[in-house]
Amino acid sequence: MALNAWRRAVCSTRLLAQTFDAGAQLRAKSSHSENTNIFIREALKELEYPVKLQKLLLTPQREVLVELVITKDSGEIETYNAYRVQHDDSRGPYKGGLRYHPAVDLDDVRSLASLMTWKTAVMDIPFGGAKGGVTVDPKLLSERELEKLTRKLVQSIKDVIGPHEDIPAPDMNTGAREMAWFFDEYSKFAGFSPGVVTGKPVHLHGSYGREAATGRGTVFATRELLKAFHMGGIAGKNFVIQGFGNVGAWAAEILADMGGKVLAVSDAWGAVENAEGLAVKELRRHLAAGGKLADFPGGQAIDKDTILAHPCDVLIPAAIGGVLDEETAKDVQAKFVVEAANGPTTPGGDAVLRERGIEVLPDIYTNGGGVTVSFFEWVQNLQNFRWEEAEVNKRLDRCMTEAFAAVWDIHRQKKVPLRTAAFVLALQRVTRAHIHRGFD
Ligand SMILES: NC(=O)C1=CN([C@@H]2O[C@H](COP(=O)(O)OP(=O)(O)OC[C@H]3O[C@@H](n4cnc5c(N)ncnc54)[C@H](OP(=O)(O)O)[C@@H]3O)[C@@H](O)[C@H]2O)C=CC1
Ligand SMILES: O=C(O)CCC(=O)C(=O)O
Repeated sequence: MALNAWRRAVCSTRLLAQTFDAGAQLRAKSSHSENTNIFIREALKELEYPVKLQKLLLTPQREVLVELVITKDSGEIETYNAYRVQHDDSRGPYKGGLRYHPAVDLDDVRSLASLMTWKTAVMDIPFGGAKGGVTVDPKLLSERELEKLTRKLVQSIKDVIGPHEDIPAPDMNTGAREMAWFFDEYSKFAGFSPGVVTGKPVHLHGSYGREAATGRGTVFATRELLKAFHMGGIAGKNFVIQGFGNVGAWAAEILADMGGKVLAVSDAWGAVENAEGLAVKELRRHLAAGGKLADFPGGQAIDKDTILAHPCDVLIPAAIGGVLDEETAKDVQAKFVVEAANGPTTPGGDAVLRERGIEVLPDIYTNGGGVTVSFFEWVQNLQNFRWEEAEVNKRLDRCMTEAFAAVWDIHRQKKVPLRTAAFVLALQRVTRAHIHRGFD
């Protein structure tokens, strides 16, 4: 069914060029999901879709809220709120990570689930978008308590997930360990099901290359961006990274391996700089041995709150959402912002960066390497087969390069920012899937 047929079928042409903004009207204050919708609506202006179609694209298909109860090591009973939001499955099973964070709420998860829909579409992998979250500070729980919590989560949402329905993965404060518990618990109910979750340990049906994939994909994305702006390669460029967890640390290590200078990095507790470039592998060894960023002997401690204003060629936010707002964006001293984190820039921050001529490579493309290698892991699980790491990385490189070219084409043709171009591409792909599948 062509778009015109959709128009005839469900919508009066009078409504065509309006932009659906019921969420904005309902919500008095700004929220992560509303911020995401502002970006989507900006792209929708380029597409002139019917209002009802816009509503369908913006609205999550299912939101699950559960309460997880565990007995703590102390014998006390504790409860935690957990969420799984399934935004869109028109292009394939729902897909998206699982975040453990004290500040996570339904609105965050709603926003992150929507971003997953557009990310899988930009990367052109056959998945939809979902996200999960548990409101918990995992640093306050023992390993045994975390395992109980993860198993309780599986018990609570097992009926809405599955290898062909919804496939979780790691996000902030979750990794291979949690994914192994998840796979084990789900398999108790459904039988052996490695494809129910990705990001598993390599020795337990995980894929080579998944752990580093988001960071590696961010580096490939940065390489393509620099090339498109005729700025040469990674070698010799200066980078600053906020967040030194899975994504930030792998991006830093791969950038340094390629000759980039990582001038400064931060985490939730501190930051460290070295004007000659940090020895990233040494820094990671220092942290693995229990050290802090601030006491790394190969650099000088700096105030973590200055990290986004640190001068560099490329600033890479790789931690939480909403850090680049109207105020902090004014202080950025970088030529490019490469969004490895999900939703690091607010619409207000985006406008400031745009005015200041700072180019932003958006999250729904930049950090798509993680879900792309999750797709490779899922395919390997379904086939009971394993690819070599070199094969995984080569395929990831190709996907990142092709997706960049597709976004860049729209950026040039429509003369829109890269973020809008990425959303236009994703909206077109998701809409095409909906129309081909039909609505009855
Ligand atoms: N893991 C993945 O495959 C993917 C992750 N992403 C996104 O990348 C981002 C990072 O995820 P990931 O690396 O997996 O998460 P991790 O939990 O591994 O690491 C998060 C990092 O951010 C730091 N951090 C947390 N809060 C702050 C803060 N307020 N200021 C500065 N740093 C902070 C943490 O510090 P500390 O350790 O001190 O708490 C840690 O260094 C998230 O936005 C996530 O959604 C996107 C795609 C895939
Ligand atoms: O690997 C995945 O399936 C999803 C990772 C994720 O949560 C993300 O890309 O934000």
